[in-house]
Amino acid sequence: MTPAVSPSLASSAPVHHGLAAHEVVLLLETDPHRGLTGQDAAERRARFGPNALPAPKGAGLVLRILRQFHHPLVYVLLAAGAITAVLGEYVDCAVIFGVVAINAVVGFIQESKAEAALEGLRSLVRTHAKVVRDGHERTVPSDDLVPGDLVLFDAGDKVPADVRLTRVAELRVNESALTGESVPVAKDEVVLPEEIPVADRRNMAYSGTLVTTGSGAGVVVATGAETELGEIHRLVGAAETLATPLTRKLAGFSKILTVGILALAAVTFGVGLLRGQDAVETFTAAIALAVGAIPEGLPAAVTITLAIGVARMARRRAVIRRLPAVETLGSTTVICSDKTGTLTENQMTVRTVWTPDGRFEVTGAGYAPDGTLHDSHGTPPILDARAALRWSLLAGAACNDAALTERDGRWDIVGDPTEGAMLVVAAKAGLDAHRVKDLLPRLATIPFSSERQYMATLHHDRTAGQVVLVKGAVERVLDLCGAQMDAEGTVRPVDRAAALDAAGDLAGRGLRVLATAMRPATGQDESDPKGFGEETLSGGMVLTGLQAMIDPPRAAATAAVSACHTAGIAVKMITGDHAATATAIAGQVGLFGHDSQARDRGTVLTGTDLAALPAEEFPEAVDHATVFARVSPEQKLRLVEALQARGHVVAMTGDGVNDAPALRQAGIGVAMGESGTEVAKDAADMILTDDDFATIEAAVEEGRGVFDNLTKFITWTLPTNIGEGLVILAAIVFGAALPILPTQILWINMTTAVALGLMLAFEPKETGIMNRPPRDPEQPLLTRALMVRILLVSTLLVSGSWWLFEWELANGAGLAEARTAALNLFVVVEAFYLFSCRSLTHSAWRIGMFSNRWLIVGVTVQALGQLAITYLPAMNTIFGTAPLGGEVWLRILAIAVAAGLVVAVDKRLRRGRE
Ligand SMILES: Nc1ncnc2c1ncn2[C@@H]1O[C@H](COP(=O)(O)OP(=O)(O)OP(=O)(O)O)[C@@H](O)[C@H]1O
Repeated sequence: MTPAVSPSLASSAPVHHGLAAHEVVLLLETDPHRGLTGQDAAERRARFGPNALPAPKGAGLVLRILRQFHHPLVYVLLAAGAITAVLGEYVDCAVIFGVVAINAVVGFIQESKAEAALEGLRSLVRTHAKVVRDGHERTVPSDDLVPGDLVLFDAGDKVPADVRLTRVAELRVNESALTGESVPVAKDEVVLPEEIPVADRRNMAYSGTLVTTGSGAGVVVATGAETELGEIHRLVGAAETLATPLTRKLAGFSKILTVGILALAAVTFGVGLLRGQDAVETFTAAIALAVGAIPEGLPAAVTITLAIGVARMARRRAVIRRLPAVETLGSTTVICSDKTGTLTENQMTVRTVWTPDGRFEVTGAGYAPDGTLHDSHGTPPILDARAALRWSLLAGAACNDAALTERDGRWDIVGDPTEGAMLVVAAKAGLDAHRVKDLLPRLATIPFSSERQYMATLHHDRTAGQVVLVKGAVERVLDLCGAQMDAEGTVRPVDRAAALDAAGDLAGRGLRVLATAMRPATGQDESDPKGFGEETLSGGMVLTGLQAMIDPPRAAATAAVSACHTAGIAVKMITGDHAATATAIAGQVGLFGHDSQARDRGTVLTGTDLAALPAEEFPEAVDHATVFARVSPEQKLRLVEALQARGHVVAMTGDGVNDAPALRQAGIGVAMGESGTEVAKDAADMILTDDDFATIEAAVEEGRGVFDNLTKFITWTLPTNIGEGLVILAAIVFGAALPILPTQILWINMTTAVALGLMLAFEPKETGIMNRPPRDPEQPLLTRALMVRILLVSTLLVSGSWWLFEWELANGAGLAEARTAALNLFVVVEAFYLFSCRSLTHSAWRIGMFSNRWLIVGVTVQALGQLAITYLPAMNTIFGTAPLGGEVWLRILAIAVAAGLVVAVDKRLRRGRE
């Protein structure tokens, strides 16, 4: 029977750090060894809810709707509406208020959609936690944790809930998410006074903090909103904004523009009055000028275009964590990529085992232990007569934390693929994991780390008493070795040169080479496993062999690298692996381009080379190199900084704890969704859910597309605004009749922005988007050529509508009819120009007229709207329009076609010049 959970569980209990570990276990009714039962966990989950922070509520519905009215333009409109009401112009008043209401509704829907799209992304990056339930260790989504769960964590993990620690091993936690202090804090299990502040509670690990070193276990005491992080969340109400540098810049720009235009409208009003024009009419005209000239759709369009870009990237398996990354991606000039797992499959298979007295080839593929070892004569070795080989295989399999699994005949590994490959080769020689464990029970471990580049273990051995086994990077292991072993097990002085030669030869074929070594324990230092440390190894190890494994390049990597090169983006490999292996793989995926000589011109630098470079030569050398081998994570930060000093926009991949600073420094920090640590993901701007290099290239492509679409929208919308403003300005200044009425201007602005302009956000990427150089981040959105085009179209709009208005009047049309013609001309020219804006450089025909079906939908809706405003009597009354005859439409179309041709010629001429 499940015990009833005591009420104390429900309270967020700050007392837990004041209790001994066993008291916490009792209080939370859990089992310190077997954890909760599955049933217990399910019941608690039902009772306490998921271990997740409540979604940021953001502003309430009413507030969010009200916010839509918080815009200088809307204030102007509301004031105008009020004044027209006072003056008894009820129709105008109703139109103005109607437009404001529709605008608010559209804005609200768009904003909600963009927010929902971003919210959806968050669920794509779910974190997992290691938990013990029913006596078994398993991985569950962090959301499923409940108070009383026994959780485990290692370096690189994010602490999944508030945990009272029960066991720690050199545990250090970065609590900056909670305390702002970025120096990692050491943790232990001692009981602490009850009134101690959070920052000093050494026996607690808090949700959202990051494990930087060591490991720990403990009992979950609070989940979700009850955690310390939840508390902070509640206080700050941390809601992510949709703002990016670009949206902020544009918002600033439209504010200045608004003020300027309002001033111009005021002056216009003054001029009209001085000329003795009717005050009410002049006033509404001035309002129309303001409404027409202010590009009110701009901020919303930017946000929506960005949100659509983010969704497109997610579909291509790149999850954006920070919105500004979308902009930065488009201007990336260098991608620094890991080798293992990003450019390669991370599917290791040992192909060759070299020992000081012979070399053995290995058959078989993948992780299935089906295959054999054989010497150069094709004879399988007898292990008992091959001491060095036997000890090399034993070191590979016993100094190893991975495990082989088999399900329905399919073999796979749990853990590090390098270690998996070494398990497989040992199994192929008859040393399967169970046998190895039996032969050599492990007593102590020095874990692998990227800085140390090796792993060492101490084992009990029936014959030798105790043995030390080591595996790791060849140079590092050789540094530990004073001797080497031959077939008979005889130990002689190590022939370093021969081993390095063999390793160089294997690495030159693109194989990843690890060395293995052993040493019988001498009895003095290892008798107490607690004393087993790095210092006990140096100099005394015996080299037993080298194991060389293939890790095939990813299928899509070569094409992606070449696409980056065409796009003017340099790709650099940064790896912990050997220079020869790195260079061979770099060659296979085409990092050196077509330049086979590149290698010889110093484009490969090792960590040692980097350390030896004088500071003033560093940035140039880094900029020039393509491969960085045997690089430590700390050096990655220097590499990013050097490239940035050379003016590059850098995208950098990383998956380990120590990669976090470099990821943060890079313009785009890229973490690996499958293999990355939580720490790396936390520091990243973008997460690749498939770890594949090709995904970065895809994201860059999408980033460029987003920028294109923004530019297209702006290029499309500004002529309308300028045109409308100018028409009114000219009418008032020249004292002429208004060719388009204020309410009609409102109609044009509100309907075309939504039905036509926004459809550009759905534009597919243009072909050839990756054939141009990266965008300079300093470059303004609008080039000079585009400004000229905007002015050109504005002029065409003003002169065309004005001419048509006058022509209709001169040929017997009434005022309402002439205005309707001018109004329709405006919209039809805009619709034609919309198709032109689908590509800023090429003709719309070339990119396929119907490739954006949203555009067709939008144009159809707009066309129906135009028919309604022209022919429905009710609309005629409201907007002061009148039905048009067929020949007027012909004139409108003719002018629109002519305008379209002018723009096409402008494009053609510019293309020719460029
Ligand atoms: N599990 C391991 N045990 C012992 N040594 C290892 C292990 N994994 C890797 N090594 C050695 O340490 C070196 C550095 O490994 P690290 O994991 O830092 O980089 P990497 O995986 O080779 O490259 P990348 O940075 O491209 O992912 C490897 O070249 C290898 O020689």
